[in-house]
Amino acid sequence: MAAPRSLALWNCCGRRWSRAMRGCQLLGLRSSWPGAPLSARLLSQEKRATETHFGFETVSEEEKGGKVYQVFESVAKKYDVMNDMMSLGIHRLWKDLLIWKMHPLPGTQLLDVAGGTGDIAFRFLNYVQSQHQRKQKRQLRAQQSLSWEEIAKEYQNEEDSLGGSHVMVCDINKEMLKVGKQKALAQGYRAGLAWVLGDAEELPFDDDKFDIYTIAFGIRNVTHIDQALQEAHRVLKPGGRFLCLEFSQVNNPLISRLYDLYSFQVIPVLGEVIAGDWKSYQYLVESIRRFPSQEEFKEMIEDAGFHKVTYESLTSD
Ligand SMILES: COc1cc(O)cc(C/C=C(\C)CC/C=C(\C)CC/C=C(\C)CC/C=C(\C)CC/C=C(\C)CC/C=C(\C)CC/C=C(\C)CC/C=C(\C)CC/C=C(\C)CCC=C(C)C)c1O
Ligand SMILES: C[S@@+](CC[C@H](N)C(=O)[O-])C[C@H]1O[C@@H](n2cnc3c(N)ncnc32)[C@H](O)[C@@H]1O
Repeated sequence: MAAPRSLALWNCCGRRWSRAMRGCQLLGLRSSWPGAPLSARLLSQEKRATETHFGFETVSEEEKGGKVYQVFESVAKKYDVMNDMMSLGIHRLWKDLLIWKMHPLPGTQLLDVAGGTGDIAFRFLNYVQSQHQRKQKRQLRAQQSLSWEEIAKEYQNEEDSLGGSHVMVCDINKEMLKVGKQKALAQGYRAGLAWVLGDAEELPFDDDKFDIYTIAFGIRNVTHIDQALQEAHRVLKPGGRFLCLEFSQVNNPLISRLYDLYSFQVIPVLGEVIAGDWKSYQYLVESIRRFPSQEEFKEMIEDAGFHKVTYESLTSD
């Protein structure tokens, strides 16, 4: 079994010139055993190129997307409650931390990929709104001669209350987006928010469009992670930032043992009891173990053309 996993946050910047390097990475092909007959070599190369994993299961690349789709279609309605139960609410703090690290400036255009039920988007909107209100208050205090009507007008326009910031939630799963949109409606999020059905590997956006790209607990589910990273680089403006929240490696042996116990003995049981879905939660813990280590993933991000790549382990070293 692969090493147990912890939680980490990767943070980096994109630069236009590095796109050329990204193309070279795509050409890299691992050669097969040199002594094998040509047909066997071709066959093994073909197999390597089309096989991947879905948790601990080996599946074809064509199959994987469909299987991942079924998982999130099945868990969508119980997704939020499951996260609170499994993490005892801690996932909320991890997501808050992502926004604090992002520290968006007024006017930020954010793309949240694999955005699911909107947790990152809603936090972003809360953050930019409170930043904008603080700024407005400071300005109003500086112009104390304004009338009450003038002050009220300053707060009236919903779009203005975000200082021009905007978030686009993009996810491949209709059911996850449906739950997200219902939540947005119920919680009163309207301005500065849009929902788009799309694949991280083939984003439906022009080049150089966004200031920040986030992906929280999403990249682990993507079939070609390198392709998704290249897409992130393509849609970011030069100097734009990529932030990723994902489970990664635990190095402390004691914590790693507890982590394994909790993952394999508790999470699928919770999945069955709360969501009536053992298999999807078995996939969750298996996919976590399949995900590259912090250093390996950092290299993959660099290969996609990003620079100044850093990461932080949030639960243990
Ligand atoms: C289908 O795919 C998915 C479905 C989803 O619903 C979500 C996702 C994506 C994931 C998220 C959005 C994040 C939220 C989900 C999780 C945190 C679940 C994943 C959990 C693990 C990989 C296990 C590791 C746990 C942590 C990193 C810490 C967070 C969890 C807790 C603090 C809860 C721990 C609970 C207790 C200590 C009390 C309950 C204890 C028992 C019932 C007895 C069993 C206890 C143990 C065997 C020891 C527990 C000790 C630990 C868990 C050690 C914690 C380790 C560290 C803090 C490093 C998705 O893709
Ligand atoms: C664990 S959820 C994360 C949702 C949200 N970011 C959060 O933090 O709660 C993973 C999401 O990734 C989405 N996903 C999986 N593969 C994807 C892909 N290729 N492109 C876009 N979204 C994808 C799933 O539909 C699901 O909504």
